[in-house]
Amino acid sequence: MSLTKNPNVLKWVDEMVALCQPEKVVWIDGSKEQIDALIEEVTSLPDDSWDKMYKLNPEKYPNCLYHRTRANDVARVEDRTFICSKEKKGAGPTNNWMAPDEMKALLTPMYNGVMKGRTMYVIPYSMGPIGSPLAKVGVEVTDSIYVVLNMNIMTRMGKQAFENLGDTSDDFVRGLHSKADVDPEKRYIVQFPEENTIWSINSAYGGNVLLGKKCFALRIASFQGKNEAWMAEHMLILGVKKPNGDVKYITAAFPSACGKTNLAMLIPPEGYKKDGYEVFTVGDDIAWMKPGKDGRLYAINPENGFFGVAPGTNAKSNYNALACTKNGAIFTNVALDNSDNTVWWEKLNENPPKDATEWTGIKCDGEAWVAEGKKLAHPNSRFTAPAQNCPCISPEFNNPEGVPISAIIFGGRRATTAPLVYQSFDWTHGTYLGSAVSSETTAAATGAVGVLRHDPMAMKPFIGYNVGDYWAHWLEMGARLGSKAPKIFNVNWFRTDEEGNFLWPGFGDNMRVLDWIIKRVEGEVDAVETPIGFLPKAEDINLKGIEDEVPASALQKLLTVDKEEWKKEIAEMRRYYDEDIKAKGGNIPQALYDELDMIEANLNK
Ligand SMILES: Nc1nc2c(ncn2[C@@H]2O[C@H](COP(=O)(O)OP(=O)(O)OP(=O)(O)O)[C@@H](O)[C@H]2O)c(=O)[nH]1
Ligand SMILES: O=C([O-])CC(=O)C(=O)O
Ligand SMILES: [Mn+2]
Repeated sequence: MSLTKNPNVLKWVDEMVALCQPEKVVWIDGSKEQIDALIEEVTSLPDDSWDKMYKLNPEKYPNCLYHRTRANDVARVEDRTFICSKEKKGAGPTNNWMAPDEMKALLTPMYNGVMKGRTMYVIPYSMGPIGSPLAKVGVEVTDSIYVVLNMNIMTRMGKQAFENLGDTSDDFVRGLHSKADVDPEKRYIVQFPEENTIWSINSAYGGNVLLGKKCFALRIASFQGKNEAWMAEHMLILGVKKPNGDVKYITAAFPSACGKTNLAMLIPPEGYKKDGYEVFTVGDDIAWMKPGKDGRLYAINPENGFFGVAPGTNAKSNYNALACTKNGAIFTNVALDNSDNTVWWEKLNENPPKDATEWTGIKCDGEAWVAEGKKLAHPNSRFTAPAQNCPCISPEFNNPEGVPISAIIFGGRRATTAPLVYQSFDWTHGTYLGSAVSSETTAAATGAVGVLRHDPMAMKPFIGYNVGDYWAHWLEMGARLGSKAPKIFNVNWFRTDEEGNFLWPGFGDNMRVLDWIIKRVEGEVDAVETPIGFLPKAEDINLKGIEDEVPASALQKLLTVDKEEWKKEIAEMRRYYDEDIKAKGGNIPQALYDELDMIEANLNK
């Protein structure tokens, strides 16, 4: 039975049914009974079914499920992701583009009858708290129970979303997903920004099929934000409660698998805890931000759960993320410990399970497997966990108005050049810093790992329109916010010494950098003006408790701006602007070229 009278929804679902020709249509109301029945169905499938999910040990992982995807379907596929705006210029130089009609002509035959003999699930969901003025509704149709169960964690899913949409509105994002044959040669992740529409086919991996996440909340939403004067960003949101009770909210944009979830759930070092500092998580991946009535920038997390990288997550590196996974979570492409039907991944602990199933499904002696240098879990294996499980979830998590942002941080994975932290001279320079984010690639997308690439605002794979216009939008938002704009910073947790060891301990100790950032926001410390921005005075980075790990010489390296390295960096940025963006159809705002000139002049002084 359909859950809404909204004729726009009904008409679109009818069209999708006519196209995909499912045997059955099930509207997802979000009730516990319905979810439980789907869990029974999907866990009862035979072991050789690719849709199969497994229940984990109910004592150790109550209500948790386990799933494996095909080995060729484990990450986002940027070369098969398209922005189909009417004009090629609309997609700009950072996106693949095809004309909407051409793309539809290509994909329609693939969708035609694709759900014959299958069930189509119609999933209404809200991105953002129900009733929030910043929230938006989406409807995803899919032939995958795995998608339904993940969307149930990642979004506010079910009838409530239709209530929010109302009976007449046409303002919802239409998402069509079919796993089809999961054929990588026919895999397409397609956004039609002008039509609020997403088509995804031949994948069953989260980032490609949970259409509320990257497809809607970043690619489509960034386009909406440009037109509606708000911002959709690949940012975590956290709150730092100071000893006086005041909470400062910060967002941070790092490329995929560069530490957003970890920073969002940071546990302050002992000394900070003793002094009364606390950190609260509002979001770990996506922020929607809009100026509030008081003129400040407010952020909501449009998601309702975390889709986190499993490897590396442990009680020491991220206690809170681990705690999130202990009830009602879904694990994808991690390894199984068959002795007690639990999960394992690299660095969960030092003891790989003897009786293991590695992520592609091979039963093995996990100790021997690891001893041979092989991985038991895929490097991009993930947990899907309800936000409410998080021990440090912010009391403002469901606040429909969002939280006021004091600082915005950019960062990437840089072995050299970029200092631990520095502050931009102003918003325009901060926008330049965002445009200049570059990072060594990770396993979150297919392709080589460890290659330095430009990833402006950590949004390269997610900007749903022309990157030049996106930068212009950033500048416009700054002009609108004026003196109330958040301060902009850049961080780098990943600088290494000559032997390739990280110079900075990272994780909880990143609190020490947040501390400096907050002191700058509050005007409590001055800074060293360098050609690239304001750097901390060494004595203003609190190293109490880590003096051995970070001797003065290491801190000095972390805070070094090497002029020769930076001249190369600036030359590369000019090449990037000129060749990769401007020559390929991106309108770079003059103000950003002016920033380049300014920094270059500073370096040559
Ligand atoms: N050295 C170091 N590694 C870190 C730090 N924070 C996170 N990492 C590592 O970076 C990897 C990814 O971290 P996440 O926090 O999951 O990254 P993310 O940005 O949330 O990733 P997406 O979900 O793909 O957007 C993990 O292997 C972490 O162990 C840090 O401060 N220092
Ligand atoms: O989208 C995904 O698959 C996971 C994610 O957060 C990212 O890659 O940034
Ligand atoms: Mn992400």
